[in-house]
Amino acid sequence: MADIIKVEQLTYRYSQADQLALDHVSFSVAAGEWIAIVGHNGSGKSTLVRAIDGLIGYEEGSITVAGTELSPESVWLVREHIGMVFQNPDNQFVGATVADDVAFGLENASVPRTEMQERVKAALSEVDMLDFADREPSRLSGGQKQRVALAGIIAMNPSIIVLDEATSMLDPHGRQTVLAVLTKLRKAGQAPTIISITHDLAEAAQAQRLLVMNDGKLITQGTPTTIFSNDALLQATGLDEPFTTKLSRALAQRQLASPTGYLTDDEMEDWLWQSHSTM
Ligand SMILES: Nc1ncnc2c1ncn2[C@@H]1O[C@H](COP(=O)(O)OP(=O)(O)OP(=O)(O)O)[C@@H](O)[C@H]1O
Repeated sequence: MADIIKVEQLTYRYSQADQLALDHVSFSVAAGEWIAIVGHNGSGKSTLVRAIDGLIGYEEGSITVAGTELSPESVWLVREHIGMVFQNPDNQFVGATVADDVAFGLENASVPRTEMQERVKAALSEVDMLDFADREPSRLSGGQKQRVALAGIIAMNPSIIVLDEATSMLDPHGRQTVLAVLTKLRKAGQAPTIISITHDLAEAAQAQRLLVMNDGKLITQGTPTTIFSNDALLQATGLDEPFTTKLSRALAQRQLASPTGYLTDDEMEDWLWQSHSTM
């Protein structure tokens, strides 16, 4: 599939910082792909996605989004392709009601009223929040707020959705509901490209490919299975091990049969059931 994002030798230093926040970062993302960016605090993940959305003016390297090279002149064109969801659900609301909030971007784009109402309705039902259309956003739970933020983006129909730690302030249930929306979107016909920055390894494991950042450098990339099976890499980059990897290790230490390679939570559950039933 064609690349929707191409980043080449991207290098950025915040003013007065000694170290580079991004150090010659290069990678591509195929249209419709789901990638997750992982790495310890301060490794450059947020700076990278801010650069792709034209929020910081880098001096070295290039970023091409949907065939357009990012520049001060093209930044608005590039942003039309990208919808960003940020960490704090409370900082993202502008409307008095959920429906007003979802309509905000469409209003700015001067979408006709009837079409706007249809798109708001469709986006809210996509995130399972249609029953909350007339509610005040401030009264919603964290997970519901992030789903409304996602609806605002879905209504604009961008080709790329970026989640910058969008689930990190949510409880496990809220996180699950947001991830379920993303999974549902991907199953629908026109799957958007998803880039998620996350510290949650179970969430990262849902991506097709992980980019691992360390001190401003993209040090490696690969499938979740490859990355999470690489103990030396996890240790060197300060990444936590996924729960299933820890469990496999604990089983092996007790001389019990343990699965080889990384398993998702569901795969581990199946493996445990199968092993248990044959014991
Ligand atoms: N506004 C800023 N001014 C100066 N330095 C900054 C600024 N924002 C980030 N940095 C520095 O740039 C580097 C990369 O930060 P960035 O926020 O991109 O990392 P991150 O991987 O997203 O971290 P986290 O997981 O904590 O969000 C860090 O050294 C950070 O201290």
